[in-house]
Amino acid sequence: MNGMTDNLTLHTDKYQINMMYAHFVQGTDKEKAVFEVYFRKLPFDGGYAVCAGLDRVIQYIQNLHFGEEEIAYLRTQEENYREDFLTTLREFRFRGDLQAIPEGTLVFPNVPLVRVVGTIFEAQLVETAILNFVNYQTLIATKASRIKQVAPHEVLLEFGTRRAQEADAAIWGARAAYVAGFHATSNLRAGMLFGIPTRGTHAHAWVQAHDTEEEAFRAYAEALPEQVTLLVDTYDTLRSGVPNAIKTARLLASRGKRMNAIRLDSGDLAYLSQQARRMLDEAGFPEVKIVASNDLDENIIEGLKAQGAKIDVWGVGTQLITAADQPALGGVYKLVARENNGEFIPVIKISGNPEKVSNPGFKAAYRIISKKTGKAEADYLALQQEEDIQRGERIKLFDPVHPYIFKFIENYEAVPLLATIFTAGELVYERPSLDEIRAYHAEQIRIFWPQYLRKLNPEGYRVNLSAALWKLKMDLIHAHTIM
Ligand SMILES: Nc1ncnc2c1ncn2[C@@H]1O[C@H](COP(=O)(O)OP(=O)(O)OP(=O)(O)O)[C@@H](O)[C@H]1O
Ligand SMILES: O=P(O)(O)OC[C@H]1O[C@H](OP(=O)(O)OP(=O)(O)O)[C@H](O)[C@@H]1O
Ligand SMILES: O=C(O)c1cccnc1
Repeated sequence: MNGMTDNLTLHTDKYQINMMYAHFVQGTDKEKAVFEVYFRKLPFDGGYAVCAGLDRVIQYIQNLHFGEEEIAYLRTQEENYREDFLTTLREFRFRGDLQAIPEGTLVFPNVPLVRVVGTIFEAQLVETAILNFVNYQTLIATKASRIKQVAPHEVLLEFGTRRAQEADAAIWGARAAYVAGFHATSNLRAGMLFGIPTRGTHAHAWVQAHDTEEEAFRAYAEALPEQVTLLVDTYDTLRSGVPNAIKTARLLASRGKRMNAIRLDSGDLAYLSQQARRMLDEAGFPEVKIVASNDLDENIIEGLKAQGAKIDVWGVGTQLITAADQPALGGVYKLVARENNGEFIPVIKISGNPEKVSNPGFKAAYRIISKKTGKAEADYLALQQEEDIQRGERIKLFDPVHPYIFKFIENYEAVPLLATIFTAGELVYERPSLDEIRAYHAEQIRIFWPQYLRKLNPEGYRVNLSAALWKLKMDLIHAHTIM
C-alpha cells in the first residue's frame, strides 16, 4: 500500500478478527454481548480522572466498514477464511447500542466509561480502538487538569507536538488539554480541526538567524506588530534579552503598538521572571506579560509559584503530551453480560486480587449529589432495573472491596452518568461543541470537594455498589468457586 488509509476498521488487534471468525464458524456471531470500559486505578496517584475520547469513538463507529482494500489484506493474513465470512465483513456496519460518559466528566475507578451492547461480532471488533482512544485522551485530559489545578488563573498553552507520540497523539492531546482548561495550542492543525485557539511565539532560530538579538527583535516586531512575544534567553536573559525586548517595546510604543510578552525558556525561571518583571515595570511596561516554558509540569509550576515567580503564561509541552510520569491509563474492556435464550445473563471475571474481580451485569451508574451542599458524595453502581435510587430513597453504599465499610445516604440527587450515544447503530447523541465540553468540565470540577482534587495524597472518592449488585457479585463469585 502506498498511501496511508483513513479507514480505521482494521485498527484492531488480530485476536479480535480471530474471535470474530471463530464465532462466525461456530454460528454464535449474532449473539448479544455487553462490554464495559473502565479503569481500575487512577493515573498519577491522583484523586480523579477526566473522561475524554468519546468524540473520536463516535467518528470511528460511524465510519466502520471493511472496504475492498481491507478485505484483500485480510485474505493475505489467512488463506482459509470462508468466503461467506468475507462477504459478511463487506456488509458489516455497527448496529449495536453504545452508552458513554460525556467528555469532560470527572471519572473514577470501576465506573463504566463506555458500554457497548451489540452482537459479539461487532462488540469484539471495536474493543481495541475504543480503548486506544479513551485511554490516551482520558490520560492527557487528566494530566492537563492537574496542571490547571495548580495554575487556575494563568494562561496555559499546549506546546507538545514536537514531543508527542506522533501526529494523532499531538492533535487529540491538544484537544484533551483544551477540554481540561488549557487556553490554546501551538498546533495549527488542532486549531483548524477542532476550533481550539492557537498561539505562538518564536524560536531561538529566529534570533540566531540574525547578526544581533536587537536586530532580530526589531525585525520580528515589524513583521508581526500585533502579536509580539520575544524569546529573551538566546544569549543572556537579563543582560541582553530583556534590555533588547524593552527597546523593542519602546519602538512599538512609538508607533502606537503594545508588545505582548517576553518568553523565558531556560535558567532559574523564578529568579529570571522576578528580575525581568522588575525591569519591565521600571521601564514602564507593566502590561507586558511573562511567558515561561522549559519542561514544565504541575510540580515545577507549583514550585515556581511558591517561589514567587512572576509568570503570567505557562507553555507546557513534553510532560503533558506524553503524560511523562504515567505513560498509559490502564482502561480495560470487559464482558459483563451475554445473551442466553433471548435474555441477558450477568457474567463475572474472578481474580485472586479483589480489586480485579469485575462488577457483573447490565449496570446503571449514578453520581450522588447532596441536595444540601450541591457536592458529589459518591458514584453508585446499581443494576439497571433498580428503582429506589431513581426515586431518591435512602440507600446504603457498599465499598466493593471492603463491604463492612458502608454508609447510608438520603436527600440526594442521583445523576445518571451514561448518556445514550448510539441506538441500533444510529447516532442519537447530540454532540456538544468543544467549548460546551470545556465549560461542562469546569462545572464538573466545581461539584467536587477540594480534597478529591488535590495533587498530593488526595482523599479517595467513593465508588460504591448497590445492595442488589453486591449480592449478585457475591452469588456469582460463590457459583464459580464452590464447585
Ligand atoms: N526556580 C526553579 N525551581 C524549580 N525548577 C525550575 C526552576 N527554574 C527552572 N526550573 C526547571 O528546571 C529544569 C531545568 O532544566 P535544564 O537544566 O535542562 O534547563 P536549563 O539548563 O535551564 O535550560 P536548557 O533548556 O537550555 O537546557 C526545567 O524543567 C525547568 O522548568
Ligand atoms: O519544554 P516543553 O514543555 O516540551 O515545551 C516545548 C519546548 O519546545 C521548544 O524548545 P525545544 O525543546 O524544541 O528546544 P530547546 O529546549 O532547546 O529550546 C520550546 O522552547 C519549549 O522549551
Ligand atoms: O510558540 C512557542 O513559543 C512554542 C511552540 C511550540 C513549542 N515551543 C514553543
